[in-house]
Amino acid sequence: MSEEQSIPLIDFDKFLNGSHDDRKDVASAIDAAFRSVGFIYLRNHGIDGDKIDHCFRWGKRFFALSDTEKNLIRRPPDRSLYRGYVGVGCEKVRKHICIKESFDSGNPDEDAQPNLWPSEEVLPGFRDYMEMFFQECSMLVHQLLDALSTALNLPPADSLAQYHGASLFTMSLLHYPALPAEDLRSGTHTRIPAHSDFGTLTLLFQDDVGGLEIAEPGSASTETSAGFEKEGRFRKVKPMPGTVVVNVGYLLMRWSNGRWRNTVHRVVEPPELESGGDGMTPARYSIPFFAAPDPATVVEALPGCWSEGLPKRWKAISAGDYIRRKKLAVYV
Ligand SMILES: O=C(O)CCC(=O)C(=O)O
Ligand SMILES: [Fe+2]
Repeated sequence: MSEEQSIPLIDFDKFLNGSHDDRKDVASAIDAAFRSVGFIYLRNHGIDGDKIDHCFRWGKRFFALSDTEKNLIRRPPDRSLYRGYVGVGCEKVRKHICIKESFDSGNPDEDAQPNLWPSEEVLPGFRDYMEMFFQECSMLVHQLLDALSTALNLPPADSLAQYHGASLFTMSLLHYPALPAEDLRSGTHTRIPAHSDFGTLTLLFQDDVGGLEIAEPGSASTETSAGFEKEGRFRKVKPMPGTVVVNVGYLLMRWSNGRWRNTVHRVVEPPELESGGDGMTPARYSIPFFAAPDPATVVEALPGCWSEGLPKRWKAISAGDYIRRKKLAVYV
């Protein structure tokens, strides 16, 4: 089996359009993949490929704006809002500054956390497109949560989607600028160091540059992000056209009492350049969509994930408090 194939490829069509039994089969396949790898490639996910390509084009146009324009909608330095533009060097993971810039937006229907948009004169149509794409991603998250609820045989009243009203969802346009390959190789610069995501599910659309990797379980003596970075083995998550990568975040791992893996991942030098090139690592664009439960949600082992013989491993935790704490920690 090649490295890439070891990340399961799931066809979602049978969940979206199939019979009751088909839906059960897909739900079990996702359950098994999240238990073993924590990452999947999802195809026939219902989001049109042209729309995804178009969203990447918007990302390129946004990041091509001048710093002055982008800084007009800078994320507030007082940490009052997790929206807007974040420049290169504004985020860190374990003291490593990430060489990336981002534009974050959230639920367009949420008044408490208003989005920050470039003006229509500067980027006409951008806001409408981002709002539309946000809704499509939210819908896919809900369908995936339905699949996971099916896998756990949760009664409809307990289904996971109901805790995901999207107020803590974040869609990020990401741009990793081109830089000398040596800077990445020597470790003086990093795109994103080993980490795991905070929320429940992440949808990850990536361009064809590559560089995303996941840690292999059992390959480090300490199975933390820092431990894997130091001595772990990583597998490439090669871009696969027509698919979106989906992975499990910390809160879903905890909600499932450790059943689903919150796999550590990172973005490094893309494989094509390991043996030379012009010495520059090309720019990379990606669009992660981070889902998290509504702030008031109490995350505690779900029915079916614990029993007398399999006790609850963690205390109940408030989703809002946890996400706030983690977000504060990545600001420089
Ligand atoms: O850009 C990528 O491919 C990964 C991004 C990521 O892991 C993150 O933002 O949490
Ligand atoms: Fe991540």
